Amino acid sequence: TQLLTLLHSLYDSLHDLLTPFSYYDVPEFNAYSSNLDPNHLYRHVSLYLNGLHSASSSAHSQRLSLSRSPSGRLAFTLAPGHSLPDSFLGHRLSWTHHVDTLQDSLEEKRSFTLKLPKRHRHALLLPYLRHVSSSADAFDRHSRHLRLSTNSGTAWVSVPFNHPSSFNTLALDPHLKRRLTHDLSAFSTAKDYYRSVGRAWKRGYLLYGPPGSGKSSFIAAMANFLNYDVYDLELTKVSDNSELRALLMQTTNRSIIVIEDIDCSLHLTTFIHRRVNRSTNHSKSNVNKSNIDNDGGGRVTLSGLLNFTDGLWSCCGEERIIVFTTNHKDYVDPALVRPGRMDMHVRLGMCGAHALKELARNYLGLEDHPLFHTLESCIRAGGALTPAEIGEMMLKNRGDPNAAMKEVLAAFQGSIVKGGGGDKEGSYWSMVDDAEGMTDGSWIVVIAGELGDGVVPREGSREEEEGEEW
Ligand SMILES: Nc1ncnc2c1ncn2[C@@H]1O[C@H](COP(=O)(O)OP(=O)(O)OP(=O)(O)O)[C@@H](O)[C@H]1O
Repeated sequence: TQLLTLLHSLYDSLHDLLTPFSYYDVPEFNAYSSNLDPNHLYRHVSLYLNGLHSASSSAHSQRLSLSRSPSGRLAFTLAPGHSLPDSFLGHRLSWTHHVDTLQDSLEEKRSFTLKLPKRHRHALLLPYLRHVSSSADAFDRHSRHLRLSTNSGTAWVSVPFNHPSSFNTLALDPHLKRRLTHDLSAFSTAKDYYRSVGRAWKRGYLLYGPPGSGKSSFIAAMANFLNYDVYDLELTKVSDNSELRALLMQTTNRSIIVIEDIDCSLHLTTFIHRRVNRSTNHSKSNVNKSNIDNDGGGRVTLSGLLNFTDGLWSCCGEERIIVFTTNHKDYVDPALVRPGRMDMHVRLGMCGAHALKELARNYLGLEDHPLFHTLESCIRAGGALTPAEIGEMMLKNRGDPNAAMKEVLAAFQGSIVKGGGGDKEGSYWSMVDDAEGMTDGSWIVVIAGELGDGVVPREGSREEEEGEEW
């Protein structure tokens, strides 16, 4: 055996001397980890090759595996034992995919092997791997299959996210849409900016408005616009702050973390008592009585949540959007929504004329209708219906647009007789400094649409300052 080993090593040295190539293996799991930690480079190579094949018809390989995701997208994978050529800085390289079955096991060991010219390996390797990772990142950004996760114990359970809502289907004033999509795009490309000012790369949105005003649809539109996964965090199922931390640490970058009905999810006993005592006129209070009576012991606390949104733990991932929703902004502790935590305050109100026209266009294919004028007068007179209510009527009558419009009109008239939906602000939208006492310059965006012919920041507002931020 000694002679055999010697012959083997002689053969290897001779082969190494004669071959003009160097080979680098990229295993699926980190070689030196006992816990089978995923090797991020493997994922990058996999995405890169997928992107390479999709982008270039000249990137021929002998054989590819094809798969289709639940959302209908095709993915290419290099079939085991096959290679895909590439070029970088004028040099020819190639990747080969290996899949070995482990002895006495059903498990497979996967890896990619990179072949590059030996003489240039030092100059090529690191720049090429950087190029692979950044291309994979870009490919992932626009082609990833989104997932929706919810917490179950200390783990997340996820399903493919196929919500069809988008900023095209959402009935919002066009100017407001532009403002919001600009904000989101600016955020998603601001990695270097956040780093340069020493801030965690995250952005907070507070969405508030009555049930059916489109908060969930808005979140889905954001996820589809940015191609971010959604983590729907059910705070009432989290037993304490350390469980919250464990969950948040498992969330991936490029994601939206949603906490719905934030006012009902936290045990902010003192605060809620104060509010409830003050607002006896809130007959439709959304506050969960058990939260009020409970002393909050052993549960997620406000400081536990703040530690994640703003404290040291806020940096445990990057490119995150945190969204809180509530039906009653008044019940949310100001500490939770101060700037830096919740950067944008978006009010989704009752349906205004702009939103109504968009709904009629989307649901009924109507560009104009004789009843629009009367409907606008109804809205001005205090008629208040949510987009959800109107959408439902239009959906039901989609075969007969006239009947749909008549039903919507009757419902608006009925809501006036009943004294409106109690959301008079919903008949217009504007972007102003928060008029409800937040003099710190955070934005309140009020939507619905009657006056929606432009964004008119109040004098002294921070429209320009915020614009400068990017
Ligand atoms: N602005 C809108 N444009 C288009 N459709 C809308 C809009 N707002 C609501 N809808 C429709 O109304 C329905 C309910 O909306 P959604 O669930 O987003 O409201 P919500 O504010 O999240 O309600 P809740 O507070 O009860 O969760 C959805 O089917 C959605 O398609």
